[in-house]
Amino acid sequence: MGQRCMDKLSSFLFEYDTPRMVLVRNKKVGLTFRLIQLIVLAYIIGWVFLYEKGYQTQDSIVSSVSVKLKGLTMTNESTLGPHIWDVVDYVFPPQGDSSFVVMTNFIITPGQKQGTCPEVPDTGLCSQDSDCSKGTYSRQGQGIMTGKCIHFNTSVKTCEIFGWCPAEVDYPVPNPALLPEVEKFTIFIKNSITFPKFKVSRRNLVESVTMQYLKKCTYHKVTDSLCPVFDLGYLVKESGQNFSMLAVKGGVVGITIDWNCDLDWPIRYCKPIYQFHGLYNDDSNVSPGFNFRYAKYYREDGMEKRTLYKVFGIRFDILVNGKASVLCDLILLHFLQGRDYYKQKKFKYAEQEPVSTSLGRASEGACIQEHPGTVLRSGNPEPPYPLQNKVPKSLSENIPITMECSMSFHRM
Ligand SMILES: Nc1ncnc2c1ncn2[C@@H]1O[C@H](COP(=O)(O)OP(=O)(O)OP(=O)(O)O)[C@@H](O)[C@H]1O
Repeated sequence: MGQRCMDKLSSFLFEYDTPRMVLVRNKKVGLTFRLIQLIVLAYIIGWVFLYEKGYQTQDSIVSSVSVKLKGLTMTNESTLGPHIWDVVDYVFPPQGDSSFVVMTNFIITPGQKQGTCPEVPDTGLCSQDSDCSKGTYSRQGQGIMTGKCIHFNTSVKTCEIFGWCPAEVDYPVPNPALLPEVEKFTIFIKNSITFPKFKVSRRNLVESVTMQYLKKCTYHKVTDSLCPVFDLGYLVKESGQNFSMLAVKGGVVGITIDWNCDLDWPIRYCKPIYQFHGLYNDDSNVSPGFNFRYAKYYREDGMEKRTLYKVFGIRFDILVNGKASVLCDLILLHFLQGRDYYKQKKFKYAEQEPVSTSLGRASEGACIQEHPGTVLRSGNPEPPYPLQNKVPKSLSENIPITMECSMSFHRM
């Protein structure tokens, strides 16, 4: 028992184990191993290096967008009579944000004033006063119920309300849309971007967009892909939607501006790419299209009145995406004029303590990292940079870099 303990203790204290490599000569195993290596290599070179440009440093975008519309149209419907619509009338909000609505259709309720009137049948049908609970309002109602059930017309009775009267009747929706000419309107998009890390700013009015060109051009994805003036009908078509259907109940179009700039090339090659996306599902019967209400207020006979509009329109959402990349250390450290200065700034020298072991002695000198993954071994006949005692003061600063040491051992 005592002897066994001693044996265990001596093997624990005096034995050293080291892994042994077994070389297997087998076609299947060998080829599979090489194939896996090849796949990993292809992934690194193809995806990480060439596609993702992993050797480059990247920055994301800061952007601002403004729009301006132009176009005129005329309507001649029963409520308004002959009426001209310009940009101030049909764009919401008028200041030209990156999300805006262009009116294509509307339902108008003129001359509303505060008072009592019958609710519309859609929401307020009743047969007796007890059906209308006084002082409450129904979820879709347009006013507070007075508790009376009155005639909406000769055949239908609805609850009386106190609200903006007469109540709005928002059916049927005019079809075809009342402002079909909107298709010919033009949108001017101004977009400024900055890559803060690289201090690079750019506008979508690139070098080829001169004042003369801007006054005449219209965007076309092949012939005029940099013109920032877009035909509204063209945008809708390119988004895969039908304008006349969209115009009736409204819809949404997404405009994306992509800036993917490789700043290794001159800045003029950094150009926007426009794309259009239909975000309207015309198959759906549940809340189809896009609409909202707004009112124009006025005073008549000392009384406040309003004209209520239910507006159907195309909502445009402009989204700007982008990233910029530049070759990082490769250029900085090897090609720029001030490369020696940058090298001095980037690397920190550490003096190697002489180390003695029973196996050998580490050669003297510093462990220097030239670049992640590239290690200059100590004993390099020509160190690329001066050693510690010659290092300028700036290099003695504590620069946070990772050190990777590789020592060569000489047998004593
Ligand atoms: N929606 C648009 N469609 C076509 N051209 C446009 C549109 N918006 C602006 N432009 C034209 O682009 C140019 C630059 O517009 P910008 O708004 O900078 O100038 P502006 O003189 O204030 O324009 P304007 O007074 O004509 O609205 C002008 O010639 C302008 O007429």
